[in-house]
Amino acid sequence: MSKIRVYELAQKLGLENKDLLARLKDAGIEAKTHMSVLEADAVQKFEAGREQAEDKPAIIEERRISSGLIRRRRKAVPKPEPKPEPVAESESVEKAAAAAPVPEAPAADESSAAAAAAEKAVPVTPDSTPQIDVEPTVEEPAVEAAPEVSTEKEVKTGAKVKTEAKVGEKVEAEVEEKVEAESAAPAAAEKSPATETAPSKPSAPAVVEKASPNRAKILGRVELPQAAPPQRRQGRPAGGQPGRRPAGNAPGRPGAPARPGRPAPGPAPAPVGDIPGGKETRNKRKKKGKGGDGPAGADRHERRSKRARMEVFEPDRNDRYRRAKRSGKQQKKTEITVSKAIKRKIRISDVITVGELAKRMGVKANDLIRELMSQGNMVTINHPLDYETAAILAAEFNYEVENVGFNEETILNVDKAAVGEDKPEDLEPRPPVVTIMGHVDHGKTSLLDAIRATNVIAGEAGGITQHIGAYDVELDGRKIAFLDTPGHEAFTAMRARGTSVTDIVILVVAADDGVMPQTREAINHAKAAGVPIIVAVNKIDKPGANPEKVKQELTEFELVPEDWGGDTIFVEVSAKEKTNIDGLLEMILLQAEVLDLKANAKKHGCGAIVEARLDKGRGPVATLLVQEGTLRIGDPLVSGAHYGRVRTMTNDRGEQVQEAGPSTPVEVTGLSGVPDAGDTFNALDDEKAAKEVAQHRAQKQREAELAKTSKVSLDQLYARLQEGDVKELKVILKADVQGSVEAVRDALVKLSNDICRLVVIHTGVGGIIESDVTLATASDAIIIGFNVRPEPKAATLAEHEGVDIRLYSIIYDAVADVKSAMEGLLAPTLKEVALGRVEVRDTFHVSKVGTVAGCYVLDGKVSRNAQVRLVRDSVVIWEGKLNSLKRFKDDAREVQAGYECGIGLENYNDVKVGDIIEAFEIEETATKLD
Ligand SMILES: Nc1nc2c(ncn2[C@@H]2O[C@H](COP(=O)(O)OP(=O)(O)OP(=O)(O)O)[C@@H](O)[C@H]2O)c(=O)[nH]1
Repeated sequence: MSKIRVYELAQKLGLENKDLLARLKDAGIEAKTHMSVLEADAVQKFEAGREQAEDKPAIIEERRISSGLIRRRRKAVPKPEPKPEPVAESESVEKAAAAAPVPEAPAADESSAAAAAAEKAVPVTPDSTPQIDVEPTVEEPAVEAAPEVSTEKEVKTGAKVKTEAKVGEKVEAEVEEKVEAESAAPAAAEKSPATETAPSKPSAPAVVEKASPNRAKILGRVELPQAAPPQRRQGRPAGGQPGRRPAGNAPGRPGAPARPGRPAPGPAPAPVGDIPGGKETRNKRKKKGKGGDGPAGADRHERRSKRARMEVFEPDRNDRYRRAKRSGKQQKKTEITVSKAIKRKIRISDVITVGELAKRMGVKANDLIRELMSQGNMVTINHPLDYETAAILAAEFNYEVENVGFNEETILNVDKAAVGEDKPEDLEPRPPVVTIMGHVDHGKTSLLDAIRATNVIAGEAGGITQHIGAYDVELDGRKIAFLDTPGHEAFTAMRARGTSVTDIVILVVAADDGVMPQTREAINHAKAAGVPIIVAVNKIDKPGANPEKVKQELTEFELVPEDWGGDTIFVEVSAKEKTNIDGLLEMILLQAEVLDLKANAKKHGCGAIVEARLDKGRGPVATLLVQEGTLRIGDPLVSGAHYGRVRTMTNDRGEQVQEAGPSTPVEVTGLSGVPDAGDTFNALDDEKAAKEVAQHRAQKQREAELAKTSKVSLDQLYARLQEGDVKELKVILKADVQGSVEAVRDALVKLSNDICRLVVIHTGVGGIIESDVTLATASDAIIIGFNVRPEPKAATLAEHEGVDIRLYSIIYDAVADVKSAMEGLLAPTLKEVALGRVEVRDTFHVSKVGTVAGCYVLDGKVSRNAQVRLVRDSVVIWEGKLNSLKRFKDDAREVQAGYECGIGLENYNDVKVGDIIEAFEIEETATKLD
């Protein structure tokens, strides 16, 4: 044979060029196009191979690609010859079927049968065994070989082998499908009648037809999850699907494959169409979807079936689908759902802007602006709304506004309502805190030193004492904290800031001097604070000491010694000689026991600033007295408008300490600024909160300075009486002489009535001093000066603190004013407006004119028409008008501060160097009671 072109050969064989090319390729003969030339050898080889191929069945090479996929390729195998003695074989099969766990022969049987019938049957090999590849050349049994493989597999794994056979269908070149079938039991497979089933060849389809109605349900129900996807993808024709059956089904039908002459019905030739998820089912659904239910129902149905399919085949995607669906639903829900009541409550801190309010309510800012405009407010989006406006506006939109403001107490954890009282089991006894008061030179400092020296020598030999403003002393293991701020001024200054630090007051009275004015003041200050007093009668070592006289004098102030039937402890001591210091300490501890002082050391430290200063090297340094809780290094701290962390802590002996419990004074660094003595301090959880509180306080301070209100003033007395704010009018009375004090006090006390009691908490002779003002501040008192003036510092402080100072020269005026105020009938107030103060530095006598004072204007100004008051040692000497005001030799209308001037007083010549001339004007204002 000579060479031949492909198309010629195709014509010769009656094939299409394309087909021939494919076959040539399969046969391993190279031919690219229909014009390619084929060698004679190649043609012969091809034709020979073709003849052979027509006679022998194709063998399928199967390769498992993945757990669910088997790739199957057709391979030419020699035609198997029918086995002899089919009957004997059948019997064996019958036996095997009974014995095997999976009694039915695999699809191989059917395949063989089909192969025989169609001469192109597929002897199905089980599972993924590549061994099949070597079989084609074996003459006898490709089919036998297959069961052998099955057997091997069964033995090795003991598992079911998945396989699939196609009955009556020409296998395509490459097929991918997932199948599941049971492997044949070894014996059954070996003796499978597959090879001898030629006679029953035609029965294979019949078996399929018969089996399908009965088994479809079972198959479908059980095998759906595994079998469905490939079916769907492949779209295998119904009836072409070889039997598949659940493994568990086999034992239920023993002997099924035993019938000779028929292919084992075991692996049920499932009617694929009946398997849920199969093509037919899908078609049905499609049909339904398209026609039956109408668009809505169809859609719903389609969605449901799609979802069902996804549940089976794509669980992950299904999750996504569900999630997407759910989130979609939620979004929709948000749109239509009305917010819960709690969400309709907007919490604001005093003020909120229009924009912020709109955002919180979820409405457009424009809507709010429109609403406000309709109410007559022209605002912008950044316009701040106060609580009331915000509340009214929000109500229009069905929202509530709650003013949460800034609650300092909550942040500081001192809000008893929120935190609750300390548990009794947490309360432990704490040392008493003591302050020493008394008249000048009666020995306060000496007594403190004596106490300290005794203590240092006793306990801390060699210790370097530090002045930190407060210190501990110890007696028999019991501690006492002393505040090293002798005098009632500091004591009251602290109290004025709302800090009650002192538990016990030691009143020092010199035995040789007795009760003096400041002794009285100290008593009044201590009593006003409600602090118990222990009297230390000092200087008993002095020859002229008369302790009994001191006791006698103090009875006037209701301080009666115990041995005289009273309840005041008197201790006779000598600070200089250090006599009976321990006796005094003992009495302090005794008094402390009576007071039953307790504190909870388990919480954050809090207390008061005893003193504070700015140290060049260390920054702000503050001496704190811890009153409750425990203060530790590193604790965030806030005091007044300052905050920080406790960087270092030092005790009064100069030792670094890590923590300080109740009634312990320590010197602390780490604050951002210098707090005021008497300020409280609080340790917190975090520094940010401390900063917030400090900033808030600073803000409040600024506001307070802007809107200063007096504590109690006569002008407002009646209104406040009506409101029930005031039940008691406290008065501090200062006068030029003791007689005036008594007279005015008696007159005032008589004004007490049912509505308001008038209490004179302190009286004194002399000008109004700072301590009077601090006492008035601390006690909400007014100050009445009779023929006296406030010292400049006191006046400034009074103005700063809003303390009402009333100055009178006639008792009747003082009494009438207070009475009118109490009755709400205060006459128009003649308000004195101070212009300035002038100091007399020299005096000249000018004939016919009188005495002219050479003066210096200290502050403000003095004007020619002003009224003046001559003050000597804070006592008013004269009041009247100016006769002359000169700058050098010229008359002046007014002279400002910092300049010298000559002043002549009208009809008054007794001017002395050092006198102060106060210039003022009288302004008449109507009394306001509201
Ligand atoms: N003999 C005697 N003198 C004492 C005693 N205590 C104090 N002194 C003296 O009294 C004077 C005043 O004592 P201070 O301790 O300065 O009195 P003070 O009350 O602190 O005085 P001020 O700080 O000015 O208020 C000093 O000279 C002390 O030496 C004492 O017990 N006996």
